Amino acid sequence: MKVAPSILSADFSKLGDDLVDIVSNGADYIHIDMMDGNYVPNLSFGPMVMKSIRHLTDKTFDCHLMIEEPERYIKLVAESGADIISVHVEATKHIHRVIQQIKQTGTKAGVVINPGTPVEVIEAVLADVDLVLVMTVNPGFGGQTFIPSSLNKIKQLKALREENNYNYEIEVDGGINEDTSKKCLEAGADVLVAGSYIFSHNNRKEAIDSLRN
Ligand SMILES: O=C(CO)[C@H](O)[C@H](O)COP(=O)(O)O
Ligand SMILES: [Fe+2]
Repeated sequence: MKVAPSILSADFSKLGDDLVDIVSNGADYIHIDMMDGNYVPNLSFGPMVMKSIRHLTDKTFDCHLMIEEPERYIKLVAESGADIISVHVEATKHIHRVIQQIKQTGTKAGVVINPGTPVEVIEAVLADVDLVLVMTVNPGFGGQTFIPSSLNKIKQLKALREENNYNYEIEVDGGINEDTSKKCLEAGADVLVAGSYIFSHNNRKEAIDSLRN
């Protein structure tokens, strides 16, 4: 399994230092949350910020777009250094087209579902994606509490992957800590996103390792 620290919880006044720190302490992916203040009731940062830290590491930049009509920004996000671009199924009328668009940029494509969205909504695109991100909180903010009903969706996605020989990784995002990470791993998650849990620990290596174990 992989750990993807979310830099949403980093100290933005020293973002580069925090990035280098989590890389040296065992991060597999770097999770980058872009929020537009429209799809979610919060604003974070955009492609320019990601581009400015791209040279600091060659780790996978796992970009989570919380943006209405993400099709408007795929090219820019890809050109700014993303390795994986994930879009919310709820944020576009044309999920299949957006996934095609992401792949055309040479970037891996992910689809995201909110806690209130069932797996069935994305079944038709599961063959086309490299990653499925199951939100385990409602998107928009770090530091929220894990929603347990997400665990069944992880199991369902794992079973569908086995039945159909699909290739996606199953990623979980929101409220991940030492306790909830275990439940997600047992259910079948491959990638754990964690923001506040990792960045609030003085010993980041210990925090990342505790999610792995
Ligand atoms: O997508 C997100 C918020 O919408 C973040 O990736 C997520 O919330 C991480 O924060 P935490 O681990 O503190 O819950
Ligand atoms: Fe995220």
